Amino acid sequence: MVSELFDEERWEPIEDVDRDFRDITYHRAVDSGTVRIAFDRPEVRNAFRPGTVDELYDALDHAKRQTDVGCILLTGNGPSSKDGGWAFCSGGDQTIRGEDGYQYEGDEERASEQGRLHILEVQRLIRHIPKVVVCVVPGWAVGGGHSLHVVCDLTLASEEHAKFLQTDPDVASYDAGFGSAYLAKQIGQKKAREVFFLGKTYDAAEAAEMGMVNEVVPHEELSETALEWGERINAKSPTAMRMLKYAFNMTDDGMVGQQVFAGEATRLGYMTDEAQEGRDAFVEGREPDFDDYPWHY
Ligand SMILES: CC(C)(COP(=O)(O)OP(=O)(O)OC[C@H]1O[C@@H](n2cnc3c(N)ncnc32)[C@H](O)[C@@H]1OP(=O)(O)O)[C@@H](O)C(=O)NCCC(=O)NCCSC(=O)CCC(=O)c1ccccc1C(=O)O
Repeated sequence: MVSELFDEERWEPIEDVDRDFRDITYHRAVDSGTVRIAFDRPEVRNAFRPGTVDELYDALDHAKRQTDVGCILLTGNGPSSKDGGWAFCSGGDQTIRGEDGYQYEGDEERASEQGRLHILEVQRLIRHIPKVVVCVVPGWAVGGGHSLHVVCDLTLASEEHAKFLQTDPDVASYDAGFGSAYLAKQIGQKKAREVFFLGKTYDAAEAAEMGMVNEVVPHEELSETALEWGERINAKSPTAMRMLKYAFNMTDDGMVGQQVFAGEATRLGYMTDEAQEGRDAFVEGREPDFDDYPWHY
């Protein structure tokens, strides 16, 4: 069983990925352009180790390149067979944290590598991926797991089991990027400081009230609702959705935000006859003739 909330008939495993997954599962909806990527370490509340982060990055990167996929659901499998507890993700696995980051334990070939903090690379991929990423929270979202939910485009939470908690300063960690500063953009400075400085636990209703969760649904309806969101998203114009995501990002992302948005504007420009005339003229060794193309106003 993938997860108690996983309906085998609605999903198929993705076959054309060039690797095996140990710490995540990766599926595609049978009837829509939605993929589901799930942490699969429920016994440790879906804490991530370096290998988990590599797998997550690779699955997201694969999803990014699927031109018929518009929505990515990021979630956690469960419940834990040990105690029945549910989690989206409890952040970095503290048992393998070394002096310079998280260590590749249990992987002889990589054990000598430096410690990693590359969950931040995953955050940036989620931020820039030209699709809508929905965080589906069936239980705890804690530490680096909380930061992941913050950086996703939308968050859907289980009414009964979702819990939101920032423990970063308890374990002397600090996500000083999206996890904190971007959170403040979502819920306001006072609340974001409360999340980190007081370390309270919030249930799904409180998190929705604060503005960091979009919708709360009964636990049993979580997967079905997530699939419905995927269908709504996939019914929309891919170009419009991509440009909107980058427009929302741009005001907070500085020159990188401008670069990402501008790159997509360039792609749209390349698609015009006018741009193709510029290319053709160079390739054919002649002066370009732009007379047919107006100076739009
Ligand atoms: C998540 C809890 C609140 C859940 O509590 P509870 O339901 O009572 O369950 P427990 O009995 O505590 O846990 C069950 C079981 O899971 C193990 N476990 C839970 N979380 C972790 C974890 N993070 N690492 C390792 N193991 C974990 C727990 O030990 C139990 O095991 P047993 O063998 O059954 O006893 C609670 O568990 C909790 O508070 N967990 C710790 C949360 C935490 O502090 N996470 C780390 C925060 S720091 C971080 O995530 C850094 C991430 C990062 O890489 C980063 C780097 C640089 C900049 C930014 C970041 C970033 O934050 O993203």
